Amino acid sequence: MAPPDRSLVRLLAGWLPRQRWFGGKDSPIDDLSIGTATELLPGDPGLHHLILDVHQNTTTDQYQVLLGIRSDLPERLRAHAIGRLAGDNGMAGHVYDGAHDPELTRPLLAHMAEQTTIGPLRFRCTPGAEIRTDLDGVPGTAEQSNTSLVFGGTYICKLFRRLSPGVNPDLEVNLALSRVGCAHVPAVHGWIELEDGGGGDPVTLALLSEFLSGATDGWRLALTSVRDWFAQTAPPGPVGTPTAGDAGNAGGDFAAEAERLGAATAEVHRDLAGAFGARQASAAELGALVHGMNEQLDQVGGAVPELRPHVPAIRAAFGAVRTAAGPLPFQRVHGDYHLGQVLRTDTGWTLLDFEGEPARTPGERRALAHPLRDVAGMLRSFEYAARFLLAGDEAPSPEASDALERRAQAWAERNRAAFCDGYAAAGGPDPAAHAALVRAFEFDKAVYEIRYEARNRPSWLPVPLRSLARLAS
Ligand SMILES: Nc1ncnc2c1ncn2[C@@H]1O[C@H](COP(=O)(O)OP(=O)(O)O)[C@@H](O)[C@H]1O
Ligand SMILES: O=P(O)(O)O[C@H]1O[C@H](CO)[C@@H](O[C@H]2O[C@H](CO)[C@@H](O)[C@H](O)[C@H]2O)[C@H](O)[C@H]1O
Repeated sequence: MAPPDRSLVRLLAGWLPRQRWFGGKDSPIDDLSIGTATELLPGDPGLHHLILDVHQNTTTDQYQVLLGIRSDLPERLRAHAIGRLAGDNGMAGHVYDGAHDPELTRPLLAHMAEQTTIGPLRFRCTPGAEIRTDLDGVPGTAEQSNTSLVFGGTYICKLFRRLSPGVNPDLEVNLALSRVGCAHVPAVHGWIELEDGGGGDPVTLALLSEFLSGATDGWRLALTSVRDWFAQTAPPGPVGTPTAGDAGNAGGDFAAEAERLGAATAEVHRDLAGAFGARQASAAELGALVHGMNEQLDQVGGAVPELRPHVPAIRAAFGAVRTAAGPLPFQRVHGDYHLGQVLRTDTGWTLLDFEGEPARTPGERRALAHPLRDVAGMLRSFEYAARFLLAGDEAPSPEASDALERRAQAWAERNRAAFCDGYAAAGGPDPAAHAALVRAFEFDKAVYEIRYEARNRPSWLPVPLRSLARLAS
């Protein structure tokens, strides 16, 4: 049964902009329609899978929603309410974000295990995998752009919220890396896809992977270390040596971990080159790369006035790419590499989320790129972690802030250097030998982040903006 369109559309249009994963907060929704509606579970509670076409300015984006419907909404689900339907089309009750209702998530596993097809939705199981069907999924607590459901500490199912055409690179790359025996990615168990009515590739809707229980993501670990570092007085010693200040600290010095992360990154780059190939970039490709960087700079500069004073320095830095990147081979890379994309398990670092930057086109996400782009992404992330506590709710008084800014800088520099050392020692191109290139990629990433924060988390915008002055110096 199709959900009642008109009243539901009104409710969704009010609810959508308030969601963390909605990537269009920088402009109003001009129009919203339901592209596909598929009933996955009849009854009370019921579950409908919706794909929404959201029109903003000149673009149309597709978002995925699992719509729960109940006659009574229990207290635990009230925070996820979308609204109440009066009963047209024979459907009445409370509608809410069904991803937060464990009773509704269990059928997703059963469908993947059985490789069901329901309407345009195809549920798939990785060849050889046996998916358990007795687990309920609850959303994870990590800071993220999509919604991931954790099933009993066994699986994690990422529901892609803003959809991109074709096979999602996260699925494509994880399957390819598993095939070449890469030690730094979780196993893929299954996925959900939307058949493409137009004869093209199916659209990936969700990815079911092994859940790495007991692991902590790099962002959380780094923030703990920064907090400890802000609380200490002694300067840090060389990488790997304990400092007077970190004795007894829970987070302690992060530099040895940063170095190991650099090494894991180089190993994954080697495996990506093995799985997808690597080759010299042509002059035309280098030109297109620089053109794309300048284009993004113009767009973001147009939308965010605080960026404009830095535009000449950034444009000058981009000029280095054409000459400096030429001699180095291009290959598939992670594409949106930062501390939230890496998990520290008992045995080492695992890399997640090979989706690329959410704001990029599918072609850009799949394009061969320079591996030092990922290095620059992670270097930016060390800056983010160091400065996050200075910009958010925990921001210190202006008097304390100067001293902490210097400490933040020292933390970032130490961990950036350790990461680069680990990367080069494990066989990656030495970032220190390609400083102009890395700086250009860091600028590009900072510009991307300014747009990302403006669209997704406007209160975080000061974090990348503040680092522009430092990068420009
Ligand atoms: N296989 C996994 N095991 C354990 N936790 C995971 C796993 N995959 C993702 N996570 C957690 O979910 C978070 C978000 O995952 P990610 O794939 O980066 O989603 P998004 O693209 O929405 O940001 C990660 O930072 C990590 O904390
Ligand atoms: O959702 P994704 O993980 O694919 O990536 C997007 O969201 C990230 C934030 O969740 C964003 O990363 C930025 O914030 C991080 C801290 O939350 C920081 O570690 C990164 O360095 C910074 O870029 C990422 O840019 C965006 O694509």
